[in-house]
Amino acid sequence: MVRAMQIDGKPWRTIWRDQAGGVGIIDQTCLPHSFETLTLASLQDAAVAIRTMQVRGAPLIGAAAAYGLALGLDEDPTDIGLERAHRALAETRPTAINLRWALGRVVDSVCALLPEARAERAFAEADAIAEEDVAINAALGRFGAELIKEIAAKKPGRTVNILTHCNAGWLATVDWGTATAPIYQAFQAGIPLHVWVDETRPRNQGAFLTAWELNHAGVPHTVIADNAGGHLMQHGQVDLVIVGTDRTTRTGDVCNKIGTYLKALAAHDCGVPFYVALPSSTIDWTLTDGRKIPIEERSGTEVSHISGRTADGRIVEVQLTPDGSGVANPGFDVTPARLITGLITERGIAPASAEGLAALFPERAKSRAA
Ligand SMILES: CSC[C@H]1O[C@H](OP(=O)(O)O)[C@H](O)[C@@H]1O
Repeated sequence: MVRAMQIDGKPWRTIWRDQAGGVGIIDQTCLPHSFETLTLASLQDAAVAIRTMQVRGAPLIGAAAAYGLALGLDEDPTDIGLERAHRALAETRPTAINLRWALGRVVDSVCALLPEARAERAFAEADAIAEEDVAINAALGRFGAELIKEIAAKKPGRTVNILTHCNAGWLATVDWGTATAPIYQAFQAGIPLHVWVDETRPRNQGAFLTAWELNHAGVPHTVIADNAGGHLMQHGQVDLVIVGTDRTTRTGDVCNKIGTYLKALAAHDCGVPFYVALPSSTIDWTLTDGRKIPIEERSGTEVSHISGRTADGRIVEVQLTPDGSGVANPGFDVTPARLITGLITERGIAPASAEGLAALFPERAKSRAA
């Protein structure tokens, strides 16, 4: 299987253990105009990286938090140290359930151990979480690629047009991505496809990250304003929408980047299939109502300002809005299950319903009843 994440022909992941005992990451706040990596050497480094979105995307946030807890135990393996590290990381971002899921897995793996054994075990658990993410995303990619192939079969010789919102690419995971895994695998299988990339205001994960990824993967794509998607759907230029998610309830309500709900409404109105790609670690089995998912409110400067590259290559930030204007910046919204055609998971494609998810994950549905 060809890995999705290649940069100039060299395989990459978004997070890795380095030789000096630190944790390497791609600093996503520098993309697309500069590719920078850095080393997380402490709990504080990891917490800052998550909070400032140097690493972002639900699965990658989970992996980074797991490694951050291991770094914290390296500093202080006592029960107090474990509690402090857990709290510092849990407080970084409220919406993606993978953060809490990964922290819980690492805590469960070390809490009964003697303090001196905890850091090594925590790093091993973080490694396992990262490796599992790669395999899970490759698996959901195979199921999603079949979907794209079915659509292609109905359009012999013509291109399949896929719209995606935000970045649910390999930059949002350890490898492959979630929404992009089916795209990469269908593309590598020779399916003629093209991706409409929502810019995804205000952090522009689509314009800055998804476009950068697809460029490096050689996938044909077009960056569009967020508000263009509905028009393209009305004019038959979108065959399929695939997005990611930060938290999905056991009943199939999907919390994802702000603007996802509006895309789902347009797709529903235009009869365009709307799929959500997710690893099961993004399912919150304790929730049945998406309206209960905490929505992160980020800094208003993300709306009032934007950064970019000048003609002479400098990266500058400029103010967009007038002095004195208020701004609001909810980071996510919730798409109700009724607007979702299906959920692409590592075990197959399920209807967006409690029954659909329970059929694929019976052991989770039973044990995590709210
Ligand atoms: C595969 S999860 C990707 C998910 O995470 C993004 O949020 P953020 O960039 O704020 O971490 C966005 O909601 C993506 O769909």
